[in-house]
Amino acid sequence: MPPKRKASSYVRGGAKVGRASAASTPGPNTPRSLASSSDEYSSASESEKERVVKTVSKFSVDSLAKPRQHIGKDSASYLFKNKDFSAMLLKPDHENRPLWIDPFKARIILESFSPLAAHAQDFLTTVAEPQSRPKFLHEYSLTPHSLYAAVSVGLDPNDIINVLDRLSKSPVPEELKKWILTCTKSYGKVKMVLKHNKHFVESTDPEILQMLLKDSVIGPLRVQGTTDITTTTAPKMQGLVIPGTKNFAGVQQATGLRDKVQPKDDAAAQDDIVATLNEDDDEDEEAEAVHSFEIADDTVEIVQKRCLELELPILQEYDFRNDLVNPNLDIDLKPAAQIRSYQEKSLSKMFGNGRAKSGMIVLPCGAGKTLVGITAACTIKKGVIILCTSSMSVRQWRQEFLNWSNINPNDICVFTSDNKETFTGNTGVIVTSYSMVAQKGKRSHQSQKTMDFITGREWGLMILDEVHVAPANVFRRVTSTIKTHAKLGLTATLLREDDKITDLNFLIGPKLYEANWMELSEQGHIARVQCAEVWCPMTTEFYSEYLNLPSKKKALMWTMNPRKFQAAQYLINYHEKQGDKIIVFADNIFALKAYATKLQKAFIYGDTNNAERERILDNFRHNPDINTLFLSKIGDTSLDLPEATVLIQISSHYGSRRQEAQRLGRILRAKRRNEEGFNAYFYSLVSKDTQEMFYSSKRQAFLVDQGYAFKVITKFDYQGQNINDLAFSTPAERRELLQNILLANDDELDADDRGDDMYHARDGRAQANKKKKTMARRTAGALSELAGGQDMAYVEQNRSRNKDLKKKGPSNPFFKKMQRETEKRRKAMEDSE
Ligand SMILES: Nc1ncnc2c1ncn2[C@@H]1O[C@H](COP(=O)(O)OP(=O)(O)OP(=O)(O)O)[C@@H](O)[C@H]1O
Repeated sequence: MPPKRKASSYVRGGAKVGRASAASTPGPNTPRSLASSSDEYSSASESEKERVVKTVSKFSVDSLAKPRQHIGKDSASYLFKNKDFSAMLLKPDHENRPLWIDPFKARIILESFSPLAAHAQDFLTTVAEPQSRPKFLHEYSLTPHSLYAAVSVGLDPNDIINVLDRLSKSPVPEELKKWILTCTKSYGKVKMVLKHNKHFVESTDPEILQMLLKDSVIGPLRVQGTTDITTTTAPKMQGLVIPGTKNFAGVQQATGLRDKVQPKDDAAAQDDIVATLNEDDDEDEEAEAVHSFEIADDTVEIVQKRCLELELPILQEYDFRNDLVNPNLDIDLKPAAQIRSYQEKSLSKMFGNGRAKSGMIVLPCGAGKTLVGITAACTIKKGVIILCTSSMSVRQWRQEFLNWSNINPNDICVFTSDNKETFTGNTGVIVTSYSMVAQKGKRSHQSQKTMDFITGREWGLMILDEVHVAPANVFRRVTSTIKTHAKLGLTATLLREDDKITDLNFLIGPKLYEANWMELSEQGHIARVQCAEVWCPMTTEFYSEYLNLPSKKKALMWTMNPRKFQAAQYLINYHEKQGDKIIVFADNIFALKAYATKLQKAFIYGDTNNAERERILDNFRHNPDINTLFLSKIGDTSLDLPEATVLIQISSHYGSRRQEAQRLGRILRAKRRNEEGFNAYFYSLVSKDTQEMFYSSKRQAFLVDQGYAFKVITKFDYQGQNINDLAFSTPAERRELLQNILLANDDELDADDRGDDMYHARDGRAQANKKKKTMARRTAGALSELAGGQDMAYVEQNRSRNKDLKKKGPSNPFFKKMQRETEKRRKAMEDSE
């Protein structure tokens, strides 16, 4: 049991009801027989269907404009603004269909309690952006990006519309259909394939290739003396076996729908809908003709850019089985390695047609992205380069390759500031960091030699770990200097506080797969976590100084607040007694050292040398006397410490949602996660009435969208603990602490910028300052809930920062144009109202 608290707490985010207002709730009638109901709809007379379509088209232009007073005012009304959905025509069997579609915003709400939810979720994660996925209602958005990603994994736009229509409670509005078709018209039509070490522009539509050849920029780039257009058959998916999978004969269809187990109840009844979802199976078996022409290696980027201007974004594919020029790497997964279903599914999107598609795979922290990368390497079996964010994770990646695969240790080397190795065989794996590769200016002799080695050869696969971190110019430098056939970006949090994330779609490739955090937690792949925000009042002397200090020292005041210190000390003592292993995060080095030294605990920050880091981590893992570890932000990502079960955050990087999620990730991999009733704990300590509270609610937005509930503990109850036994319990001690802080010189007050985590932009603060109105609304809840005794109630929510960022729009001109078209469509609809 975690410490008991008095009944003064709130919940932010949560499990009961999503941020989308509950349009329907699970009731005893759900589900009704689907066979009869879906038949009912499909056997409706033509005139009936026409009437439905007519009414829906009318609905989409006319009836939505009704003023709000028609709806009546309840707590959810404000969400609908002036739109009245009460005239929405529902299909006769709507109760058994899981989707609500908002035709204006292309927003989709999934009833996740529906027996069809698993199928629908697979489909939706392929075609739409997940926005918020708490327990019962999930919200997705169809966007030009998501449709681009869907088409790139092989989905046909008409199939997208058909499946949406099947799953939707009301017929899909004609306007939305048109928009999907317009958006996808040009996606996935042209591919860049590196075959037999030559670059080909490829398409199944010969007219598109003719058009490109006539283009004044691309035409002259065709390699002279080669055939204008060569026609071959598309590669078949049969025969490709992804290692680590059970009887994984070939690759599943891109929708990923067919591998779902039928729900026990109503299985027969759902056949109809599920059959429709899978009905294009047979078509896939037929070999399609593909047409291509060759271009020179050094013109690849020009062609890519020009195609984008022509609104034909190019997809990159690597036909690795026909790459006879690059030597094969002797690598396979060890027999004991079994990849999990969601890992397999993500890889099936990458290798969907027997080639390797470039793109990004998004899995929660601790869900095993490393093994996904290793399995991709074992599938392609060519030279691999891996880029990580820190030298610590470089070492971890190498170790994981050795743990999971049978690679010869001589074939895998690392390139860091301490180690500049190259492999001696004709191919291998090299693990390095973004900063090593992207470094500008003069290098040491050895470093230059290794860089020449890297840039002087062709790599089969480039794995970009924590792909969200590096700014676009770093990626550009990396991807332009290193020649690679396929790129795989891995991340848990495809978000940034600036809007640069959209650039990755073109620098790496589209998002191929995104898993659901809560689902993986329910399946025991990642730990169940109880999250709490603990409010610590400021002592009078600290608060009066806080009000008068410049902002740099203000942050130190809220971090060093003696009441926060005591709360941290109490939680550490409590959880150590429970046998937990605790990580305490502090961005601020002054605070990190002060806390750790006072409490006599180990700490690691940027200046801790590698040998000492390893020694401390090793002790934390294996020594029963070392149960608490203080970490600066260098531990935010990649650190694999499955022993850790509790996380306490005492200082953080302003409003960064990404950091909050990455930190939570450190305890999601808890070894004990499958123990009966096991919970990991994430405490974020916040000084009351300071700016830190504002940042804290911003930070949680991403996790709230993933379905996590944050209990807000407004009054801390030091159960069974004499407060006088805690640090800084006397006014004299507190005054001394205050003096030390005031005397600290400015250099000591910075966050850990000397760490080797490469992303230091203070964008979180900048963004947070701009948007002041996104504070969370809070409602009282019960304290005992943190113990898991009661269900957590969704009584409070946070406006998502994801949405705020979306409003800023994409930076890529192609998507900008798509966005403009979307806006035009919306405006036209509004005008016609
Ligand atoms: N298929 C699997 N079978 C058994 N263990 C696995 C499997 N996949 C991953 N793991 C284990 O899960 C843990 C987390 O994996 P990993 O470090 O790759 O996570 P991650 O997704 O990269 O997390 P982060 O984003 O936090 O870096 C590791 O201990 C790894 O060995």
